[in-house]
Amino acid sequence: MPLLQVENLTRSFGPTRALADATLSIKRGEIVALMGANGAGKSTLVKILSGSLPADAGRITFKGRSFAPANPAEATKAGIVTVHQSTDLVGPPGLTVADALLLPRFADRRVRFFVSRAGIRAQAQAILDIAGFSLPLDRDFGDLAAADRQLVAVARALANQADLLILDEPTASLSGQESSRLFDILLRLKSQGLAILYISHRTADLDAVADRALVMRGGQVVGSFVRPIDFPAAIETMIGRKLQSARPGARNVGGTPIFEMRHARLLPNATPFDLSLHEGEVVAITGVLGAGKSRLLSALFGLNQLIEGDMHLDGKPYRPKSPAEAIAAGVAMAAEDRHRSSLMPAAWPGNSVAGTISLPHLGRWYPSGLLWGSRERREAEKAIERLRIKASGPFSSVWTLSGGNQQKVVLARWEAEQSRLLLLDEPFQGVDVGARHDIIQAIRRRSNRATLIATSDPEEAYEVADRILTIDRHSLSTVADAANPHAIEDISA
Ligand SMILES: Nc1ncnc2c1ncn2[C@@H]1O[C@H](COP(=O)(O)OP(=O)(O)OP(=O)(O)O)[C@@H](O)[C@H]1O
Repeated sequence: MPLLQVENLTRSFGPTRALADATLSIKRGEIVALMGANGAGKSTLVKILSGSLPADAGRITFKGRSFAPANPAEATKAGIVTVHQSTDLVGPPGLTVADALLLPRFADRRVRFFVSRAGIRAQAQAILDIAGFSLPLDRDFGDLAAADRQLVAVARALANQADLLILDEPTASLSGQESSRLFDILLRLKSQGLAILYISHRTADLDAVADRALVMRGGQVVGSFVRPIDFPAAIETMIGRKLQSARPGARNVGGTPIFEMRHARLLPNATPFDLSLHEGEVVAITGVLGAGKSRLLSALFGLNQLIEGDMHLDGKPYRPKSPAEAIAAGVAMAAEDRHRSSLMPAAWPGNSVAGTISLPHLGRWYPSGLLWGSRERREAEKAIERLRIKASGPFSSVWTLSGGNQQKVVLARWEAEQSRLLLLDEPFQGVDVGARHDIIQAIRRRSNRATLIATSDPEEAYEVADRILTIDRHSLSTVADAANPHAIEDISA
C-alpha cells in the first residue's frame, strides 16, 4: 500500500487550472523527484499536501486514511513536513542553533519563558540525535552556512516524526560539497523508511538521490521515469519540445575590455584582484555562499564601495555611489532576492508583468511624462513570447505567476533596454531547464554588452559562460576556460 495516494486533485485560481486531475503515489522509503516547467503546478500540489491551500476536488489518502489538512500544523501532525527553500530560513539576531531547532515549539512565547538554556540545549540535542547528525548548538543561527540551516529544517521535520518529507529546491544556494552532504543524509533517512518528495530543476541533484521522477505539465502528472532516469526524455515530456544542447559553445572574446577593475579589494583583509570584461562576453563567477559573489556585484552596481582599487567603464573612470549612478552609466542588475529587490509589493497597482518590466525605463520610454501604455504593453508582449512567460496577459499581476516566471519577468526588464554591463545574481534560481535555455540564449545573443553572472552552481556557470571565475574569501582566485570540457570538475574540486 502506498504511503501517499493522490487522485484527480484539482485546483483553479480564477481561469487558471493550476492542478487538473493530478494523480500520483509515493511509497515508504522512496525518494520521488517532482519535475515540471515553471507554472506546471508543483507548488500548488505541495501547498495542498502541506495544508496551506485547500483543493477544489480530488482525493488524498495518507497512511491509509483520507487526508485533507486544514492548515500546516495539521499536516505536520499527520506526518507530512515541508522544508521550503533555504533562503526562507532566517532568524532574528541572537537566535542560536538550539533555539532554531526548537522554534516551532517556542513560537509560543509563554513556553519559552519557562525553559532554561540548559533545557533548550538538551531538547535540541535530542532532536539532533533523532536526525543522526551534529550541528553546533550554541552558534548563532544566522552565522550558519546555508547547508547547515537547511539541516536544521530537516532535523526539525524529523523530530516531528515525519513520514513524508517534502523538499522544495533544497540545494538552491548550496555549494557542490554541501549538496553532497545533504544527499548522504537523505539517502540514509530513506534507508530508514522515510519517504521524500524532492522538487528541483537541477537534474544532477535528482540523479544523485531519486528512485523515480514524476513529470508534471499543465497541472497533471504526465510521465513517470524510474531510475536510471532518462533525463533528456523526462525534460522533453516536461517542456513539450526537444531541447538542443543548452550550451551554445564558449567563445574566446578579446579586444578592448568594456569594463576593467584593477587591484580591487572588497574587504579590508581580502587579497586584491583584477577583472576585465569584454564586449559580447558572458562571464560567470562561482563560489560558495559567503565567498563574496554578491559583494562583488554590489560594488559594481554602486550598492557598496570598494575598499581599494579602481574601475573603468568604456575607458572612463567608474565609481558609482548608488544604483541610480550605475544605471545612468549603463550598468543593470537583477539581484538574488527577487521578492525584496525586484518585484513591487502585491498591493501596488503597477505590479503587472508590463509594469515590472517598464519601471526603470519609464523616463526614457515616455519622455513627455505622459503614459500611454503602448510601449509598455509591446515590451511585455515581446517578453512573454520570447521567454515563454506563463501569464494570462501583459497586465496580470506578477504575484500570481509561479516563481520561475517571476524570475523571467525580472530578466525581461533588463533585456528591454540596452545596457553596457549586465549583472545577474543567481538568475536561474527556481527557473526550469526549458526557461533557462531560453534565457541563456537571450543573454548570449547581445553582442554589444558584457554580462557578469554570479551562480553557486558550477554546471550553470559552464552552460552560460565564455569564461568562469571562482571567488574565494572575497578574492577572485582561479580562472577556468569554459571551452575546456573539464571546467566543471576543475571548479568543483
Ligand atoms: N494565488 C494564485 N493566484 C493566481 N494564479 C496562481 C496562484 N498560484 C498559482 N497560480 C497559477 O497556477 C499555475 C501553477 O503554478 P505553481 O506555482 O503551482 O507552478 P510551479 O510548477 O510550482 O512553478 P515554478 O517552478 O515556477 O515555481 C501557474 O500558472 C500560476 O500562475
